[in-house]
Amino acid sequence: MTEQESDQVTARFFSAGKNELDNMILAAAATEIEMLPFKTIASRNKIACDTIITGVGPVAAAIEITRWLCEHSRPSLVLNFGVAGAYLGDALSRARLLDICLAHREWFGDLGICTDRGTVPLDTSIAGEIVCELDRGLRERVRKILKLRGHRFLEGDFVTVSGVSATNKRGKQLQGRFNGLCENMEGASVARACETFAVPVVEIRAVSNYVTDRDLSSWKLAEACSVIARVSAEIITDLNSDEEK
Ligand SMILES: O=C(O)c1cccc(C(=O)CC[C@H]2O[C@@H](n3cnc4c(=O)[nH]cnc43)[C@H](O)[C@@H]2O)c1
Repeated sequence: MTEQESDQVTARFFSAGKNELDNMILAAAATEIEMLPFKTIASRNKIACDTIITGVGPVAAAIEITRWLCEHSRPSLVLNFGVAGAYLGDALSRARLLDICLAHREWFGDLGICTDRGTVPLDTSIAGEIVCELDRGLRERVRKILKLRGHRFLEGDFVTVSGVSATNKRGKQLQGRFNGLCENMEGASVARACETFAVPVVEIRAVSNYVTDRDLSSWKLAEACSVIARVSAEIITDLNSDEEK
């Protein structure tokens, strides 16, 4: 990037949020396998939205969503969708395979000091806040859409990790510490970047696996990608038609 291009990106970063609304929804997913089924439905149904594949993990997601927001007109909102691992919390309230989950907050779950008993947070004066609030008003709109469409879904806090938790012990630690519903690897970064640009964000995921001792044979990755693609397309359709009214 030339110095001039870099200055343009910086200028864009600081001006975003003032007068660059183009009312297009940005649909974000971490991987091609999550985005592809969504794009198929979106093109078949002529659903207007922008899309971004952020890449896997909090660093890739933070960089790519920030890059996108610097280089494009400001979206009306970001729908961050994908798959997730469900924590085995209380048997009655836990999410099950292919369940839809709607995020209240996102936690940077493994940012801190790693001990045998789990990760302990650094002082906020050193590391900043590890929790990101997601937009309440937007969540309420999505909740209504899911109900009107007849979907069963769960709501709660999501946890973002750099490494997939592959033991029951680790899952229990994270679930207990954050009262987490499920974990993923990008949500908190997308939420933090959107907060910086004053863009509302909502996050929904379908459960592809349980967070327990690793057993890839029990994962339902492709099915979860299909479920969340279909539901995300419905949400964007309804949000777009709300905007037209
Ligand atoms: O471990 C493997 O071999 C493997 C094969 C296919 C996919 C994966 C993933 O870990 C997908 C990570 C991707 O999906 C989200 N995700 C889904 N389940 C979890 C989880 O239990 N813990 C953390 N992230 C999960 C995540 O957002 C990634 O983008 C692995």
